[in-house]
Amino acid sequence: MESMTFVLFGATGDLAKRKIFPAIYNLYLDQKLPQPISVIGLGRSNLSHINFQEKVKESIITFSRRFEHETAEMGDFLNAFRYNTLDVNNTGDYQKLLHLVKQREEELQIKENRMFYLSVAPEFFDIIALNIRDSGLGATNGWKRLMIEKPFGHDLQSARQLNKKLSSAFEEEEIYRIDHYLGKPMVQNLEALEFANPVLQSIWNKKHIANVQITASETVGVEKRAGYYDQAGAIRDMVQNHMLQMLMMTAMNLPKKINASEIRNEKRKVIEALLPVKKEDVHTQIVRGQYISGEINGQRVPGYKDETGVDSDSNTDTFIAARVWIDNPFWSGVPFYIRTGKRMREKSTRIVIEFKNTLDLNQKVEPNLLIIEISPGENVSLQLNSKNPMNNGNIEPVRINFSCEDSVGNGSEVPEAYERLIYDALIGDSTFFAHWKEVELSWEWVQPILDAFDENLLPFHEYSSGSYGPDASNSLLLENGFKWWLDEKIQENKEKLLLK
Ligand SMILES: NC(=O)C1=CN([C@@H]2O[C@H](COP(=O)(O)OP(=O)(O)OC[C@H]3O[C@@H](n4cnc5c(N)ncnc54)[C@H](OP(=O)(O)O)[C@@H]3O)[C@@H](O)[C@H]2O)C=CC1
Ligand SMILES: O=C1O[C@H](COP(=O)(O)O)[C@@H](O)[C@H](O)[C@H]1O
Repeated sequence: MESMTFVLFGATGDLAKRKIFPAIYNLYLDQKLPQPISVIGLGRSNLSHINFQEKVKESIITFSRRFEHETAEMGDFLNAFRYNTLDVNNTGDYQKLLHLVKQREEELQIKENRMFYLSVAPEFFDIIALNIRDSGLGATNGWKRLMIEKPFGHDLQSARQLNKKLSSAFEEEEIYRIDHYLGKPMVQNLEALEFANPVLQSIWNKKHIANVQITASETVGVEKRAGYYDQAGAIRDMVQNHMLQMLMMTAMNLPKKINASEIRNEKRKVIEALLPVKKEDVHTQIVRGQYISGEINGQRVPGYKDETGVDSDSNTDTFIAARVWIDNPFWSGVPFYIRTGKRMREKSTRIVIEFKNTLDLNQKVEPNLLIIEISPGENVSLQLNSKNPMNNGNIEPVRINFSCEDSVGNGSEVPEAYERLIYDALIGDSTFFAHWKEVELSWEWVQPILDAFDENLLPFHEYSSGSYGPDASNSLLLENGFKWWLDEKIQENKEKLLLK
C-alpha cells in the first residue's frame, strides 16, 4: 500500500474516539496500514501533539477490542499522530494545515497521497471540501480522496446541492460516502451467498420468493443525539441510507465481474427500478410511528417526547415500516418490506427471505425461510420442513443454522465495519461505499414520503417501548397474506410461555 497522509476533521469528536482511532489501531496491528503513514487530527480545541496522542491512546484503551496492554508498538503507532487546531470557517487555518501536511510528508519521505476524512457535522461538509480545493491541500502530485460521514443531505434538493459542491473539489471516484451498514460482514457476504451457491442463485427471484423482509430494530432510544435526530427521524436516519442499501444489496443481480463499478451498477439498477410512491399514496405503503414509554429488558424507559432535547410536541418518526416494489423482470410482484425503529423489543438487523409454498399437502406447512442475521450475531439459517417422529410424524419446521462467527474465528477477530471501510478507502476500493447515483435515487424515492409527512397525509402511530412497533405495520403484510417473521429466540420464548 502506498504511503499517505490521513487528515481527520473532527478528531476530538465522539465518532473519532469510539470508532475511527480504534479502527486505525486494529489495522495497524494487522499490518494493514501503509508504512509510513502520517495522521493529522483537526478540531477547534487547543491540543498539543502530545495531548492529542494521549487522547488517541485513551480511545484505544477504552474502545479497541484488540487492546490488551501497552507495548512499545503502541508508542510507534502514536508517533504517527499530529494535531492542528483548525476552525472549518477559517481559511488561514487551512494554510497552517497545508504547512504541517507538507512538513510531515518531507520528514517521513512520503508521497503526496492525501486522505481527508470528514467526521464533523454535515453542515461543514461543503465548506471543508471547498477549502481543501482552494487552500492547495487538494493539489497533490499523488492521489486525494474524501471520506464523508452521513447524513448526505437532508432531502433530495440539499443532497444535490451538497454533491454539486463536493464535485467541484473532488471527482466522484475520489469520494467515499460511508454507510457503515455496507461495512458489516454479513451485508458484504450477501453477494457471496448468492454468487458462491448455485442453489440459492437459481431461486433468488420472483418465481420462488414470496416476499423479503428487512428489519433493523434497536432497543436504544434517541440517546444524546436529539438535536440531530429530531430533525431527521427514522426515515432519514435509517431508511434513506442503510435500509435502502440493504435492499439494493439483496435484490441486485450478480454482475459478470465482481468489482466496484459492476456492483454499483447492479445496485443502481435496483434503486432505479423502485416503484415511486406518490405523495397521496404514501399512507398505503408506509407506516410511521413514535415510541411512548414502556419497558425494555425489565427497565422502564421514557417516551420519545420526554427525552432530553426533544420537543414535547415533536412528530418525528422513530419507527418506519414500508412496502417497496421493484419493477423489474426479476422482482415484479414480490413485496420487499422494510422496518426500522428505536426502543423496540430486540436489537436485531436481519433479512428474511420467504419462499413460495407450492406444495399441496393435506397439512398446512410453514414456508421455507432463509434468515440472514446481520447483527448482533452473524448467522445464516434455513427453515425447512421435516417429519417429526415425536409428534405423529407431522411435518414441522426445522432450522438449519450456519454460524458465520464460527467460520471466521472468534468474534473479536472479525474486523468491525469502520475497520473494513477505512481499509477499503486506503487501498482505493469503493465497492462498499455509496455512489452518488445510489444516494440521489434513494432520496428521489424518499422525497414524496418526506412531503407526505410534512403535510401530515398519513396516520401517526404511537407504540410502546419494548414492542414490535405499531400494529399497523402488521397490516401492511397481512394485506398480502404475510406476517413479519420474528426472531427465533423470541418465538421459542413465546412458545414456552404458551405451554405454561
Ligand atoms: N457519533 C456517532 O456514533 C456517529 C456519527 N456519525 C457522523 O459523524 C460525524 C461526526 O459525529 P460526532 O463525532 O458524533 O460529532 P461530535 O459533535 O462528537 O464531534 C464533532 C467534531 O467536529 C469538530 N468541530 C465542531 N465544530 C467545528 C468547527 N467549527 N471547526 C472545526 N471542527 C469543528 C469538533 O471538535 P472541536 O469541538 O474541538 O472543534 C469535534 O471534533 C457527523 O457527521 C455524524 O453525523 C455517523 C454515524 C455515527
Ligand atoms: O447510522 C445509524 O445507525 C445506528 C444503528 O447502527 P447499528 O450498527 O447499531 O445497527 C443508529 O442507532 C443511529 O441512529 C444511526 O444514525
